[in-house]
Amino acid sequence: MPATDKTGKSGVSFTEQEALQFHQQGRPGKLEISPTKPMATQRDLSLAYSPGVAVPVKAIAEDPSRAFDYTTRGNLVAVISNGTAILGLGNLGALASKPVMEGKAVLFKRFADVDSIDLEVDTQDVDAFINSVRYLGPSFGGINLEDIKAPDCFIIESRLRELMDIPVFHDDQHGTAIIAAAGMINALHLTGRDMKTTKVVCNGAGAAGIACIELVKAMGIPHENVILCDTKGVIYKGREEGMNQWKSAHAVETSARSLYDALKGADVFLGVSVKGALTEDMVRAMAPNPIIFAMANPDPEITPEEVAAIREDAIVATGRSDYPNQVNNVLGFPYIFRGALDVHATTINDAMKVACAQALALLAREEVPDEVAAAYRGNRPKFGPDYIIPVPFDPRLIHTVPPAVAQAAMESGVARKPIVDMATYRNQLSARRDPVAGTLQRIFSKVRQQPKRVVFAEGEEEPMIRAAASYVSQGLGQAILIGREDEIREAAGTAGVDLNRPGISILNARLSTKNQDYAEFLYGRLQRRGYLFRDCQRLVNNDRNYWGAIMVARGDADAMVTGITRNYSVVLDTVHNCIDTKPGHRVIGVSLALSRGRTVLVADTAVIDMPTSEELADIAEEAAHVARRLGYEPRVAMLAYSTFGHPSGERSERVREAVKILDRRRVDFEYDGEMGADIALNMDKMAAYPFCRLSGPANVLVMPAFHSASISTKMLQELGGSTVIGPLLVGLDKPVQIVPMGAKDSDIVNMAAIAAYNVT
Ligand SMILES: NC(=O)C1=CN([C@@H]2O[C@H](COP(=O)(O)OP(=O)(O)OC[C@H]3O[C@@H](n4cnc5c(N)ncnc54)[C@H](OP(=O)(O)O)[C@@H]3O)[C@@H](O)[C@H]2O)C=CC1
Ligand SMILES: CC(=O)C(=O)O
Ligand SMILES: [Mg+2]
Repeated sequence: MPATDKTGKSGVSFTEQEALQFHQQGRPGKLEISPTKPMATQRDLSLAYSPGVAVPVKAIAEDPSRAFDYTTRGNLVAVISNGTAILGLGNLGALASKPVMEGKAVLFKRFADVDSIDLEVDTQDVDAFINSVRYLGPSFGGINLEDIKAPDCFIIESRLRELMDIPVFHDDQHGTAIIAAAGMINALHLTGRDMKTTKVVCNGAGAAGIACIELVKAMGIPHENVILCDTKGVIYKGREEGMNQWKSAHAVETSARSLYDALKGADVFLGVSVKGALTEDMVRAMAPNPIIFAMANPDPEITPEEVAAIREDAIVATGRSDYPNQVNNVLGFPYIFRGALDVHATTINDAMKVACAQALALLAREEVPDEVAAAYRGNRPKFGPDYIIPVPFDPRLIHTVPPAVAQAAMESGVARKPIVDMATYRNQLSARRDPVAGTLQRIFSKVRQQPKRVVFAEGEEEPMIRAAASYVSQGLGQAILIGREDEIREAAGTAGVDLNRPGISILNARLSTKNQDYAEFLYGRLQRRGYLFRDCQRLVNNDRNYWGAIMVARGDADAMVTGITRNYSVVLDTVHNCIDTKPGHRVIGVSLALSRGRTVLVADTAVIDMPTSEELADIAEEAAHVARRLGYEPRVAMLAYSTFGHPSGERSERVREAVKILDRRRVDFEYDGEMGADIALNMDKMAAYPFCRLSGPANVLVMPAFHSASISTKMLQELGGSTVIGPLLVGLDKPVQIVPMGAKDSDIVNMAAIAAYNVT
């Protein structure tokens, strides 16, 4: 099933119900606040609150710059709106803007590790708004104004910039202008145009429109070559209706009065207005190889499909993530603030904006890594008409854009804390990336290239139904829900999932014509293990995990995901009754623990209770293989309570022996041990053992026994705040993944994709 159509639109889709559920499920909304210091003991309380807190209070009173050391200020940005121009939806008020502002706040965190909180200010009075924000400076390192209508936004931003000594940045103005400028630099380059002769028409003379044309003029496009339009048409010299000082500054002498007139022979269309504002006739009227940036959200002025139907020579960009060339301020604001915060900038000035636009434009011309291919619907993008701007999931953005912004801040004299060592800064930035997304993106991308049929065995359960729908809508393949059709449809109705879409099927084992065949298959495997034929018939008819596993074993499906209603070990026994171990492999569980920029694989977290030395060596090989499948070069630590012989003991002896076995097997990956987890993960501690053969901190931890593996990963998750994915079941001849009981639909989709990808 193709995941993209000819315009490159991804197969990702969702219903309104799904969008509401996404926001509602679990804790309503998209973010929460969690403490960074322990709050467990009386001492913690004394330090965090009274009396200990008085010490940093006095230090900050003496030297305000210490607030960056002792409080969240240095990494905290407020996203502030009054909801007067929510995306392209109009003035829907402060409260309705909250989902967008929460969204911006989480994007700050996700892409640039900037902590952020949304503040919705319920006033449309400019002075009242300014007064609400101006006194908040001590709380934040920066203010990101969002979705405030023009011309109020111009007054608000410029007053707050005067009143506050931290960066105040209206994202819809400058964020949009920066990204549009970056895309335009590249689109002009690709079409061989010169700034001096390029004719631009901008539709929308609000926050985004005015800022976009100011920046393109600053880049070298002559004033008279730019025509600005609004709801009244062309803004020409002498027009009086619907004008303000910001529009007047861009009025030109022209006989054009409508957008259509203005676009005759134009090279570039910048749309920051509303859905559908650009018609097919207008596109036809543009110059050869036109550049069309239809940036209105959530729906563009014209869709890429509509343009493609009229002419093939256009470069088209939209503000959306489901088309190629996403010109959206998400590419800018997280990284601009990252750079600004890291140098304690007093403001975000033009030099920093231009540096950001140039860094983005240049990055798009470089070869892209796997993660970008993953985010780009599986096709590796190459600089050209369908790839003029990096994608938001590009992992290089975090170490490319903030250094450029920080450097510009230092050179233009607004950095209060210059960066001394840029190379180290870049490395620190890379470590801020969220590794979960990268790993999953890669897996999702590979699956999208070869979509798979996945059995969602517990088909009557709501999370499974939601996961199946999401699996299909993400272009990962077909989903087969096992269960009674009436029950599934009723549960789907309650869950708000539309099952009448291609790619989802329902299969009731009792009604299937394969019933007899599957029972015979199972009987063939279990007859010498105490099972009668009728036992097998009953299992096939009644146990959906048997049915699903046999489907996979028999090639009627490619993979299976299950587990939300049964214990792991019970399901594993079922699966193993139907599917063999892959020749040359061993069935084990590998968990991925992801924490603070680091991914570590832990094994065996699911199967072998107390492994022998031989089995530990097998586990190491299996886990190293999985690490490679997931894109990591394995460095395996064989863990124990002792390190290289001290303290000695029988249990560590088993691990030492496993290392010798790996020596004898001449495996092709780095390994060493036995060692403690602290030595394995901390290079400073590892330095005490200069003979250790690991070239860096371990990324595969082989635990001495199942109990230590299981206990440590669960503790990491509950106490350490790590994300733990898995255990991934590896070593089976056919891929099956078992989720923990009670898993959420998003976890199930991840495991379904991992099953489809087949890590063995
Ligand atoms: N892709 C991206 O990153 C971004 C996209 N945008 C999108 O840009 C659009 C505008 O946002 P913003 O500038 O903040 O909003 P504003 O409210 O500040 O400005 C809207 C402007 O659009 C004009 N307009 C509305 N309808 C039409 C129409 N049919 N034809 C011509 N002009 C029209 C208005 O004209 P008038 O002055 O006559 O009322 C006004 O000038 C939104 O759709 C928003 O989603 C915004 C920021 C970032
Ligand atoms: C992307 C954005 O900020 C907007 O559409 O308003
Ligand atoms: Mg906006």
